[in-house]
Amino acid sequence: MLIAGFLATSLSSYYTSRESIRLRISSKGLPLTSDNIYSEIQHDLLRPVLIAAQMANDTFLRNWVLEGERRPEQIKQFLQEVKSRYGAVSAFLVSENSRHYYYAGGVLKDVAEGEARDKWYFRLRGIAGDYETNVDPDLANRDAITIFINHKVLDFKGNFIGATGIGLTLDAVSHIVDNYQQRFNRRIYFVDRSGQIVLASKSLYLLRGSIRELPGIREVADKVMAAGNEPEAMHYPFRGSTIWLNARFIPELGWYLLVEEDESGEISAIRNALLLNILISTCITVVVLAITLYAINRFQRRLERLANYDVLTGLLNRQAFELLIQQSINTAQRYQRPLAAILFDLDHFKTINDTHGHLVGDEVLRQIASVTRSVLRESDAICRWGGEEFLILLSECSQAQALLTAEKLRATIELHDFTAPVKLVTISAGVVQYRQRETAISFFARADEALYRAKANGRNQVELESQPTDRSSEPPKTTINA
Ligand SMILES: Nc1nc2c(ncn2[C@@H]2O[C@H](COP(=O)(O)OP(=O)(O)OP(=O)(O)O)[C@@H](O)[C@H]2O)c(=O)[nH]1
Repeated sequence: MLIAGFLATSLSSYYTSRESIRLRISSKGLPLTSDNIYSEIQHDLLRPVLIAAQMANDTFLRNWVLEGERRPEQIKQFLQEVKSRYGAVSAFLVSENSRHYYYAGGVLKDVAEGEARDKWYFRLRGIAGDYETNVDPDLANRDAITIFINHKVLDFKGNFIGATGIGLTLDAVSHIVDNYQQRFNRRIYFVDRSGQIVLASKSLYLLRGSIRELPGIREVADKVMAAGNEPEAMHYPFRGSTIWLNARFIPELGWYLLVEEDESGEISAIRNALLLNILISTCITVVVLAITLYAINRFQRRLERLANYDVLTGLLNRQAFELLIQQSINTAQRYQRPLAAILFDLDHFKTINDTHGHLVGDEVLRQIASVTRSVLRESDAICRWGGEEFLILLSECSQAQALLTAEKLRATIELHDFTAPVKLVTISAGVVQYRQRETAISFFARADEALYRAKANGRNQVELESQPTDRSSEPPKTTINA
């Protein structure tokens, strides 16, 4: 019950904590991170968009194109200035009229419709908006992967006359995303409208391709692509854990921002706490059980002692002894082994009580018990049979040996130096040998009869049982003096 109780408490707190962690990640942590990143993006990544817009609306640039692109060093200088003023890796202008591609170094090349590298230009011409963000190798910059902000240039009547903008190295931008990732401690990356991963932090360099094909996230790819400007919460299973994902569309970039958190980090902490709880609970249960068992055993032993032993002398009491007698008789019968008994009684004990009081009488009884123990063998059983009457059972003992033992006991007690004020205590004893097939009652009745004769003959002596008559197997007509 203890273990079940501990387990129920630990498990329920584990599941409650897990739910609250999930709730915190999905409804607070990730949306908050997404909001923060979005506002920082506006500052960090949308700035180039503004620059590109300013370039496209620049009167000098537009007039220069409209006036036939004369004196190319003027546009070269303009693009150089933009580049150095805003820290961009490249600044460019493409004229619709000449198809020249100008950069800070002059004319780089001409754009051509069938050229794969120039697809962006012809795509830009067809889009509804004013600009698009594009990741491509930059010819003007040793083909370094670059994020371009490509902005349409329109004449004063709104006709398309070219494209301008700037490029930022992906490296520089991934640093920005790396910075977000470190600060927010979550996986942050961007995918374009087709689901292609376009930008991820350096630590996520393995994250490549389309989210529609990557294991795990492909299950929610459609949901990601359906996300609007507001953060959309979702999750997917990945390598035995659950990944919580927050996706939102960033219209200024035309990309989706994805913020992810693997719950296993936090869950493993509470799982460890659960294991620790179970361990502590088990230890507590074991200790409590051990203490309880120890207390019960002690109590049981005390009860057994009280039930089997005489409180005053510490000898076996009559109930316990009766069981023992039956076992001894059974053994003696089955193996035909000798068994003897000595029944002894203190002489004139009433006088001791009457003269010195019961407490002195009690002490005498205690000392009698201890002297008797010292005279007998370990294997002999002693019992306080009645008030001042004691019974000894001697296994493997003949009548002659029992007689010697009884005599030795009588003499030892007579010589024993009892504590003052009692000087002398004597005993009378009856000795009997067990007869085959005889009952315990008969056995002790004969011992009682022998004791009676010892008393009758003047006390302080040992009497043997009377010799059997013709009907010797019959018990004498005496009862046990309890
Ligand atoms: N102090 C004490 N006295 C006990 C106890 N049990 C029995 N007695 C007393 O033992 C005495 C036995 O007296 P009797 O049966 O007359 O025997 P006795 O005085 O020894 O005389 P004989 O046996 O004939 O020699 C009684 O006074 C009982 O009260 C006990 O546990 N403590």
